[in-house]
Amino acid sequence: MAEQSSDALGTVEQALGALLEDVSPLESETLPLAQAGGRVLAGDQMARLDVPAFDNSAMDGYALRAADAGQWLPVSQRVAAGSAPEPLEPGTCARLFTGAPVPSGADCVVMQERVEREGERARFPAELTAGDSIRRRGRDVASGSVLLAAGTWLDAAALGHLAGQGVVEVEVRRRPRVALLSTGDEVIDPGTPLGPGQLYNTNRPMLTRLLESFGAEVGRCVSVPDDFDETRAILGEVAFDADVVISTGGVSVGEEDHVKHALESLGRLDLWRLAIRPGKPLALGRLPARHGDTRFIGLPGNPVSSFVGAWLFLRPLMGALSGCPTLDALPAITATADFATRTGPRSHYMRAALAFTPEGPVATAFADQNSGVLSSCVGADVLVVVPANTAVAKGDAVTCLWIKGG
Ligand SMILES: Nc1nc2c(c(=O)[nH]1)N[C@H]1C(S)=C(S)[C@@H](COP(=O)(O)OP(=O)(O)OC[C@H]3O[C@@H](n4cnc5c(N)ncnc54)[C@H](O)[C@@H]3O)O[C@H]1N2
Ligand code: MOO
Repeated sequence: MAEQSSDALGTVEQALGALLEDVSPLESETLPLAQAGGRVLAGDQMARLDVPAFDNSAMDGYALRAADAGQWLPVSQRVAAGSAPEPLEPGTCARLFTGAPVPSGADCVVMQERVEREGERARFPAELTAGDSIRRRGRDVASGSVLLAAGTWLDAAALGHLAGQGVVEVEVRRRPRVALLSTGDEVIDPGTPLGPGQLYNTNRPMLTRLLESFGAEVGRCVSVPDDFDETRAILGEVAFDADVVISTGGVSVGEEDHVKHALESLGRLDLWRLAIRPGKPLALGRLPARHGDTRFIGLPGNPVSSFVGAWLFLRPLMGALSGCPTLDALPAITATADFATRTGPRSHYMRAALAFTPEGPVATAFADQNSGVLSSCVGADVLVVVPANTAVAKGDAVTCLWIKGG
């Protein structure tokens, strides 16, 4: 792990190094396929069937030999999807439908719109090629091949692919169990009218949704008062059977910010404060738990800082715990900036909309980039990464990290 000096601000790379050090994927469990969406495959899934399992027609039409192009041919059989055809008699054609098995002896299919039909005979176009409109056995999947590799996120298409093999149950990683703490006496739950100086807890539903979209299960949500002893007691208690403890707020330098000190007194602080905006006072460490250490991430309380921190740090951590490499790094896109800005000593992760224009992607940063302005995250497509001490002019190329889908 890279060292951080006592007063220097850490980098995103240092934070990821500290966070992901020694992480191994959680154990696996078996689930019915219908419940496996959004889970991560624990091992390679081998194909046991060819898909398709037989040569079949891509069209409603007729099967014949390409050598009989341009002929009138008698219709010698009718093959519906789900039936077994007879071998095709020479000099004849078979009426068949999309998905129906192609009779042996036929080497092409012609869609019915190109065929002239008269009673029990049909005439075919003069130009036909063997293989036309036939979906060959094993074209999609060859039995014995790796259908889906270990670590595959089971999205809609992957579930369909598994079902195509007749899979009923699948071995997936257990979801990372997260305890989510909200610090701050002023932060209350929706459902009660606001008192003076109070505000509603926006971080909790936002982070719960993001964590779920990263494959985690938010087991416990606890509100933590601004009190050192209570903060320490709650941290110790929730860490016991969580894979990850996440808190928001209370990590800055005020005397009401108890999280960092509670972490230090109970476990270990690995890194505190990053040279990023938003999200500077991030704290990373470990807490003692039932099975060794639990990872701790203290996100800053400002909602935008929590939101950005979740994409930069919680996502790769959930990926590492569930053995899913596609969650490691956010997809990067180069776009043209539709704005100008200048950074100081911290790199800036600006929330922006991305438009795909004929001239290429264009990033429009939301007007108010303050870390308390959550409207700058609503509908954001990307985080534009502006490195420290950099000027961006309108029209410059900028690197954008894709954050849709939370
Ligand atoms: N003297 C200094 N003050 C601050 C510094 C600094 O370096 N020196 N850093 C600033 C930065 S940058 C940030 S970011 C914040 C983060 O502070 P904390 O993580 O300690 O967060 P809090 O003070 O508890 O809260 C900040 C802000 O966010 C609101 N909040 C907190 N939790 C929630 C929640 N669950 N839902 C909605 N809003 C929440 C809270 O009410 C505050 O307004 O510190 C700066 N200060
Ligand atoms: O680092 Mo703070 O998150 O900018 O407001």
